[in-house]
Amino acid sequence: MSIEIESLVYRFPSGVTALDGVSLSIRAGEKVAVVGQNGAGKTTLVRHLNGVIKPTAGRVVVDGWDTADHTIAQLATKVGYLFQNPDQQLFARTVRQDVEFGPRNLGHPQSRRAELVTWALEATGLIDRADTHPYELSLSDRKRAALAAVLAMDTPIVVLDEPTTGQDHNAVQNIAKLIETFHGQGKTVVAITHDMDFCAENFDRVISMSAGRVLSDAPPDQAFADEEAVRNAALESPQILRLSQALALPPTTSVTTFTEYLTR
Ligand SMILES: Nc1ncnc2c1ncn2[C@@H]1O[C@H](COP(=O)(O)OP(=O)(O)OP(=O)(O)O)[C@@H](O)[C@H]1O
Repeated sequence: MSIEIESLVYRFPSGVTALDGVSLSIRAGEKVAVVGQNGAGKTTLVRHLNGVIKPTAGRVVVDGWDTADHTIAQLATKVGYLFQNPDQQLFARTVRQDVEFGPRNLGHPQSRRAELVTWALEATGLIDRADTHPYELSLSDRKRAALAAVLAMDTPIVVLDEPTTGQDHNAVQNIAKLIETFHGQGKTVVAITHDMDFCAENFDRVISMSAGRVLSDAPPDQAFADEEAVRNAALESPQILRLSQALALPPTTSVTTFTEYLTR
């Protein structure tokens, strides 16, 4: 499912202009990372995708639906959204109930619901905590419970706001695997991340933002090769790129390509 964002402007009631003319086209099945310093407008941008925020000016069109003309409930059939803060997302008395909420609301039949809930809990490593109250979980486990709730919705578009924050190495690897699974299923993935290694290794396209605008939009190799854009967005280059540069190898953000260069 594709996403079209046309000249998007968003101004908060306080008068802050968080988005100042963003135009983007995201094709079905793309894996897109949105990066940039704090306050660049990343969250405000992706919140338009599930209709939580409506444009002040311009248009956001998700699979042919102008979000201004559709409710959050309608858009939830197409877009699953992981909040940056899991406590804004979890509200039920058990993890299982939280994970079941989405597929129930989307009207999936009981058998399909059970299948989705079990899959999501297993995929996030929370199957043994299914009957726990979310607030008895650590923050990182609550983040994974919120992710499980998004997975169980089985939407064609998945939006993740900082999915790896507070997660240990294994959990980050697990999220990377999930993104690959989504990709294999033809889903579109849009993720905000501050982790440039995670960004370089798991996404096809990097959209870098600053002050409510898109600074650059390119595959990771190109995005990080643009030193001015990296500096303007206050980003740090991925370690693998810095290592390839330090070893005077052709610059790359891909571990696989880096290894090929080393063994040549
Ligand atoms: N509820 C709000 N009311 C007023 N201004 C807001 C509100 N939320 C965000 N802003 C402002 O809008 C701008 C963009 O914020 P946004 O949260 O979209 O940035 P971000 O790139 O996601 O930052 P971060 O990486 O810190 O999450 C910032 O100037 C921010 O202070």
